Amino acid sequence: MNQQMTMESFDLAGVIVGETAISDVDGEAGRLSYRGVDIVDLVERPFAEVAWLVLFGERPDSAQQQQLTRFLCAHAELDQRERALLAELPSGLHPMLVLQGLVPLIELPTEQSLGLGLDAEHGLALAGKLSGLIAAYYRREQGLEPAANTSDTDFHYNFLSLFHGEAPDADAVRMLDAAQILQMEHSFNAGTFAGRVCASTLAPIQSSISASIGTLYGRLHGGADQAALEMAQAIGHPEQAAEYVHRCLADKVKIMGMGHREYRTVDPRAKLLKPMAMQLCREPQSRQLLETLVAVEAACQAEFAERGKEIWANVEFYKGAVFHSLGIPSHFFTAMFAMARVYGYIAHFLEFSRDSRLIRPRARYNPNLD
Ligand SMILES: CC(=O)SCCNC(=O)CCNC(=O)[C@H](O)C(C)(C)COP(=O)(O)OP(=O)(O)OC[C@H]1O[C@@H](n2cnc3c(N)ncnc32)[C@H](O)[C@@H]1OP(=O)(O)O
Ligand SMILES: O=C([O-])CC(=O)C(=O)O
Repeated sequence: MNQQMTMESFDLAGVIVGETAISDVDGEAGRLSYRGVDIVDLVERPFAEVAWLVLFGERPDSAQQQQLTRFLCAHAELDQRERALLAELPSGLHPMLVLQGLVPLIELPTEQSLGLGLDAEHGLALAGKLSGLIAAYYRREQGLEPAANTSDTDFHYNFLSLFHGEAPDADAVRMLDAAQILQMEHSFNAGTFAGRVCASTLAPIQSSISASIGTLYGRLHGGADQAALEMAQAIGHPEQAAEYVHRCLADKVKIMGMGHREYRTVDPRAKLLKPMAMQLCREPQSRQLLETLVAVEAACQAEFAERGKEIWANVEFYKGAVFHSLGIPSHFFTAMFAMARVYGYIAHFLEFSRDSRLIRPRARYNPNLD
């Protein structure tokens, strides 16, 4: 019996299941780097530069950045067939189910146009398309037709105008760039690992991204962003936070957006997102929401300290306050996460496909579980 089997680590906590050069999560130090560069040094860089770095492991020149942005914007626009697919969907479907379901149905280019390889270009065509699908699905909820592209030089400017149907201000675009950079990649998280398992069967990149998106949806993973903000809305006021947290912990209910499998200190992304939220949440309703989150974090840490333990906010905790102030409704938060994380998914597909073997672990048969 090998060492991993004797550990009985059925959740794979701490088990090394592969290698990657794409990112490094240093859970003890609370440090995250993409391709060796600390996210602190990437968060204010142009979005296309960071996406390229994550994908290909090198900094692009300005022509490459422009090419990538033009490609993403071009693929954001929905053709007639894609609009018809969206129109056929039952109303009320969660945006994450829409994305997971539609990604395999998108018709992809048959030839490369950027010279990046067909898999990479298929992935990037889907990355662009996710932005168009999210915006068009949001508008469909309001009985509106999809809006037309407004830019081929700024991907998030184009996205926000597709989403809201009006030109965004420069601050909103800058904040969205930063939030999406922070969510772009995170090593062997559950969604990425699911995509790697899928890729290991030699399924195409569309299947792999769809599997990742399905895995990201859950509340213990990406879906915690929606759940954390809705928790703050349900609590209503900072003064009610301590009582809420106390009750949850007594009932063994998890506080959404708190805790992490890898980080033993504050998640470096939460550290950057909190001041962004502070800066953005100025009007009274979003300020109160943010102050409620701050009070939940403090109450949760105080309760854990009483038990001699520590807990920290993760990326999901303050991100919702940022998105809320950008006018994104909470049920679209996880879809926005997928729109950022897709670059990580593509990078892992490309890295893994270079030298892949079928991922197939083993279960011990136990008839007494029934
Ligand atoms: C993008 C991302 O995926 S970031 C993560 C997003 N998910 C969330 O925010 C959901 C809330 N958090 C959690 O459920 C957990 O912290 C996880 C799933 C993220 C990590 O979980 P694990 O590594 O499995 O830690 P585990 O659940 O074993 O927690 C260890 C202890 O801390 C407690 N704990 C951990 N997180 C929380 C929380 N958010 N609220 C209350 N208690 C918590 C557990 O109950 C457990 O207590 P115990 O030792 O008394 O049983
Ligand atoms: O790495 C994880 O387990 C979850 C996470 O923070 C992410 O996917 O960004």
